[in-house]
Amino acid sequence: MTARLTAKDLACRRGERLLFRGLSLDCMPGDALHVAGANGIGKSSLIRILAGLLRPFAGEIEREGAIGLVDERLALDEALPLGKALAFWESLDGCRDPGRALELLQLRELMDVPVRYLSTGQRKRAALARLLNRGCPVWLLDEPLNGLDRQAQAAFEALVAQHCQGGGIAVVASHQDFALPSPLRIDLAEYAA
Ligand SMILES: Nc1ncnc2c1ncn2[C@@H]1O[C@H](COP(=O)(O)OP(=O)(O)OP(=O)(O)O)[C@@H](O)[C@H]1O
Repeated sequence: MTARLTAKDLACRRGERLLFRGLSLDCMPGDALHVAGANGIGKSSLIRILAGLLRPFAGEIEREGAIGLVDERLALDEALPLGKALAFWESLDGCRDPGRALELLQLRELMDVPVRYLSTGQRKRAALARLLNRGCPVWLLDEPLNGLDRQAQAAFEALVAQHCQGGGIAVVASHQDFALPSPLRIDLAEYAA
């Protein structure tokens, strides 16, 4: 798995406010980075910058390997039953073992439920299933534990550890603790402008 995510001297401005500056990181295969900080400090903004969805006010980013982003938006057809909505992407993503994600995230009994009827935690598990099915080496996760019960949280923490052991990278923005396999951590308060 080829993966690398490097950022040099990033600054982020939203509206009239400079949120953070002077932020650099260098993630190699196997690295798991926790981006921590209070509400509104800029965690989601940093994830979007790293994903290439938001232009940094300053700084440079280099990415190697496909990016898998999970945030509060669920990229599944709300009108379809979950099984069909996931299957649409499984073929496009070239997923070879869609059953694995269903098993690991305990989604099997929800296959016939329309996506729009899923609960918050069920929607999050569906988003994580899509992430697993894509097989991207670089995971960018914005508050991935939100809405998950304790059991699902532990299961997902184990999946992130597995991903990193296999040479992947995970960047996890979370205001809560997240059990990660390596102790890398960025506290955004230290880069506040
Ligand atoms: N498009 C925008 N224009 C102006 N300000 C914005 C915009 N989007 C976000 N902001 C502001 O930027 C700040 C950082 O937002 P961001 O969502 O990155 O924070 P966060 O650390 O992820 O917060 P939370 O933990 O609540 O999710 C907030 O004060 C927010 O109001």
